[in-house]
Amino acid sequence: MSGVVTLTDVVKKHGELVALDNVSLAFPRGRFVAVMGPSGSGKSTLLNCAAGLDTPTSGAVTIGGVDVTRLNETKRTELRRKHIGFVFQSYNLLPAVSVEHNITLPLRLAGLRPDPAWLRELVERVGLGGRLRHRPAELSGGQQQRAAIVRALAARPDVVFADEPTGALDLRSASQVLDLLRELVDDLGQTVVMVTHDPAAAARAHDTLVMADGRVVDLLSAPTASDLAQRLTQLTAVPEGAR
Ligand SMILES: Nc1ncnc2c1ncn2[C@@H]1O[C@H](COP(=O)(O)OP(=O)(O)OP(=O)(O)O)[C@@H](O)[C@H]1O
Repeated sequence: MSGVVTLTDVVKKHGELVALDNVSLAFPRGRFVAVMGPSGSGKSTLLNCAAGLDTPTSGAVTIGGVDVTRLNETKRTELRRKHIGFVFQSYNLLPAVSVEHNITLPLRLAGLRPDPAWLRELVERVGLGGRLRHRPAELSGGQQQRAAIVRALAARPDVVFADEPTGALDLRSASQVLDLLRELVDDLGQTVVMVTHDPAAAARAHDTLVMADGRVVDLLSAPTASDLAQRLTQLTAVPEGAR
């Protein structure tokens, strides 16, 4: 299966509970893919396994062609630092240091040299040129999330995983963040995988993968927010006999 990240027959169990039930898929390079599904359907588990943060019970996960399930923890951390960017709902910026320091920290941890032209392009694109010397608390939530996106992209990762990146934002800031993620894919060829509960957010991606009970039940290309809302309602509807 080709793709920047691939999962083959991935099973993740917590005791008896099957969180991922034999999932095989590929996240293609240069696409923006949303992951949706009811609560408990396995979205975060999928993201964590795909990003090499969690180890599947069985099956293989490759990132940039390397099977991460065969690496020890040190090698996996190294691979994550160089090849994967993360964006979280809560931004996760270090409060005591400047935005600039935050943005370049993962690069330094990975032993990589910052590329000033690339960082300048990213910072200008997200409109934070005048804010680099500020501490995160001096920025709005939307600006903090945009700084977190620059941080995720600083090392030119193979893929960025975003877990509810707009969950803490007001509508306008959320919309700016989604526009930004889409532009990074369309203009700069980045690959983004985003978990979201919001059909309007997922509709800004190219494709949406829908999960239920630990399985991928749909892969929808360019769905509308209303298509997605309807699909999720079907999945969360209580069957008549169970009422
Ligand atoms: N560490 C764990 N120990 C036990 N069960 C777990 C653990 N992590 C996840 N699970 C279970 O695995 C299933 C999938 O969880 P997961 O967090 O991936 O779902 P999700 O779709 O991301 O849910 P939500 O939308 O509520 O965040 C759930 O039933 C959850 O309770």
